[in-house]
Amino acid sequence: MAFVLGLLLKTRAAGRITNGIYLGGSLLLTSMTLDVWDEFLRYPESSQLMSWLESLPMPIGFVVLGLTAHQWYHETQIMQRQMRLRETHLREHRWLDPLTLLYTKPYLEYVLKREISLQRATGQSLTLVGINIKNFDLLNQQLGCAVGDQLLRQLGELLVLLSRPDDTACREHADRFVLVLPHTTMEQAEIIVRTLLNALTEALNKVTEVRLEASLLRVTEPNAAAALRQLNALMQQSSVAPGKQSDYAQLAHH
Ligand SMILES: Nc1nc2c(ncn2[C@@H]2O[C@H](COP(=O)(O)OP(=O)(O)OP(=O)(O)O)[C@@H](O)[C@H]2O)c(=O)[nH]1
Repeated sequence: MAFVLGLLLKTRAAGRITNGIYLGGSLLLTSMTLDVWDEFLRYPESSQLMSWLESLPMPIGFVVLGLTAHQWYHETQIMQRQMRLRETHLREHRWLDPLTLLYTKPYLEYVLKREISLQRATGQSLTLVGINIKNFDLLNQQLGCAVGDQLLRQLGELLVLLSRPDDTACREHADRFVLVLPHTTMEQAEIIVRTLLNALTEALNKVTEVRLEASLLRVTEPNAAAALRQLNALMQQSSVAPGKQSDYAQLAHH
């Protein structure tokens, strides 16, 4: 039982379900251990405590494990649905970056083209966000490419986790990531990006200290390539004040 618990905890990510398995399993383990001890040790007839300690954790453990299994089932269903969706979109292998498992630039261009057409038809706002790790080259040199890779991978996972269902997260190039935020105004995007940068920096700083910079662009260009060129030009500047312009902004966090 302890071995099974250990294996489960090693393979599962930390979270509510893992805690549930750990708690339920530990309660069962306690009951079983006391039951085995019972065969070798004699408790005083008058002491009810050991008998309670032996029998009570078992039903509670089963209830906790039952509830956890229910949540686990739902989690698996959501993940399977997400995998199916991804698979449908990703039949084209070049659309998926092997390191971060985010979409690549060709897919970004495809999505952006579609969103620009929709924006022109509906008149809704469309915002692009470029996220860059500052001095990533130096980080690679100082800590090694393996740490650099780990950082990119983690950033990719967090971007997927923290984006809204309609957003698209891509690794555009090296340490540059782009988010496509449909029907989102610049003001809304700024709120989203500030929260995102906080969360990303907090998580990534557990690996190593990083400085992230985000550039926001309200898409006004009629084609995807021109919009991406505009975003790239914005990402190369570092002195654009946040919120000073209505069409673009730059936010930094470290
Ligand atoms: N570890 C790792 N490094 C990569 C990968 N792809 C590109 N790089 C490195 O990323 C670095 C990007 O360098 P730059 O574009 O100069 O970025 P930077 O150092 O962050 O510069 P600023 O953005 O101006 O601060 C280069 O050293 C590339 O070798 C990768 O998949 N893994």
